[in-house]
Amino acid sequence: MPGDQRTRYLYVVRHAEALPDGSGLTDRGREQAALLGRRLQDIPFATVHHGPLPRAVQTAQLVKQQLAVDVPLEVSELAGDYVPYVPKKDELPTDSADHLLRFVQQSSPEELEHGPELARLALARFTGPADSEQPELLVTHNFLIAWLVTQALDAPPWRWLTLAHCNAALTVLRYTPGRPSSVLVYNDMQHLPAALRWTGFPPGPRV
Ligand SMILES: O=C(O)[C@@H](CO)OP(=O)(O)O
Repeated sequence: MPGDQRTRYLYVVRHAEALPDGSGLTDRGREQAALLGRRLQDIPFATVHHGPLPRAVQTAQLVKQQLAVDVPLEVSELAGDYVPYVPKKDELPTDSADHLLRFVQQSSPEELEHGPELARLALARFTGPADSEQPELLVTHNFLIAWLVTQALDAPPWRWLTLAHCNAALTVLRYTPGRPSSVLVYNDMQHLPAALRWTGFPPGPRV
């Protein structure tokens, strides 16, 4: 029954800094993950969900080690790295359509076919009001964070292409019954010292 629904707080983080070969985290990444875990240590998470790639697995393990209580880790393809939505040219702004489509087409045909279905299932699993108010943590990748944030704001779906996130940065989304969903915290790095901030982010101002 809708009356039984509670507010869901979804904590979403991008994995910490990764080695270029994809085999895991750098030393700096391990430090980022531990500091992130320390920031989150008193949040009573029900579960730490994470993607299957080593950078997400290791980040989730290091975060879990810092939590005050034992929280189960749950690996899920839905928390993995995929293209969440493939826009058509006519829904994009004319002055940036070619640029955005070139970016999307860097992914393989298989990724472009399967990603949107995973994204649909991820929205069903991780978003919207829930049975319990116990928060959940999702350790994931840049694209899925962009998708969850733009969907929480009811932005046009192609807008996921315009957001980027830092390694080990925190975003918190709120889904309250009978209210629009909300972005409470976004790409926040206050748990990291200056030398560990902004990794994984495109070139530009660091503020
Ligand atoms: O490749 C990337 O830019 C993103 C896409 O989601 O992945 P990751 O967060 O793993 O770096």
